[in-house]
Amino acid sequence: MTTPAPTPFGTRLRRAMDERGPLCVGIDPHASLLADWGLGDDVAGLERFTRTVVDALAGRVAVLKPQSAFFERFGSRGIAVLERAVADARDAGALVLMDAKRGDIGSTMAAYAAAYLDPTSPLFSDAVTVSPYLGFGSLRPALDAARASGAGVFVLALTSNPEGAEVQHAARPDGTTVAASVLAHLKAENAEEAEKGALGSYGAVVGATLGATAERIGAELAIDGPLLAPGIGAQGATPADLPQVFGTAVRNVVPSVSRGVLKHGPDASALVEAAARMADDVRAVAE
Ligand SMILES: O=C(O)c1cc(=O)[nH]c(=O)n1[C@@H]1O[C@H](COP(=O)(O)O)[C@@H](O)[C@H]1O
Repeated sequence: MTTPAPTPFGTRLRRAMDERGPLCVGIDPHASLLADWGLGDDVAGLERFTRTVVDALAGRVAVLKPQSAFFERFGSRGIAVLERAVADARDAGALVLMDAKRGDIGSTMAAYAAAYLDPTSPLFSDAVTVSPYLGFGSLRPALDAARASGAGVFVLALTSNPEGAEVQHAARPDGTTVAASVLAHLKAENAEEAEKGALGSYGAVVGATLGATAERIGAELAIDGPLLAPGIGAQGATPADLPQVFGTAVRNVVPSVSRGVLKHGPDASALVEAAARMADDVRAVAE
């Protein structure tokens, strides 16, 4: 008997966005947030913080995005907390986007793919963030692993930080920008699903903070895949900025907020309310 092909990530994401709204909440246990929540800057504090966020939000939001660095800084015990969070969040129905921003030569990328995109790995996630700045082709092992396991990959294109422009806006010999070429590669990866009318599994990260910059690259945002839009809240963007940045691609945008929601903890109902308010604001502009 042959095993049925897994449902592609893009299809699962579209379903989750329709059912729960498109919001992604980041789990970023900054030392300052642990202190604000009255927790120690230690593994016990990390564990309590993470569990509170997962328990409050994994049954409600479409995507949870743990930022790996905040767990790695506690070594193996921090990674154990991350592993548990991934499993619990998925059990509660959230899609987990592992924010690891990996990028390396292809043969090492294959090991990162084994860590995050192989269903037998303890850190297997629904999707992972990766960096294309060793060349888009270096990501091939991750793209292929995602296709095989029904997972997704979000590739940095136009990041939310001001420093990103010096690399991402650079012009290539043919006159197109580096970011536009990343987006074109993603559109090609999504072509097969797009032909079926489905959302692709290969997403781009495009900061909600970009204002008119993204407007200038408008057409390239039509990658037929999801557009993760971080930068809302602490970095200054608001849901009201999304139509200007994304234009007609706004339907495929997954706005991402970390501190803007997390600062409302540790009270679980305050976290739920903050996420719900943000989701309402997003829905109002995305429809
Ligand atoms: O890939 C990301 O998630 C990401 C890309 C980007 O361009 N900008 C960006 O801020 N992020 C991540 O999104 C989160 C933003 O956190 P807040 O500024 O607290 O909402 C952090 O985990 C960042 O690492």
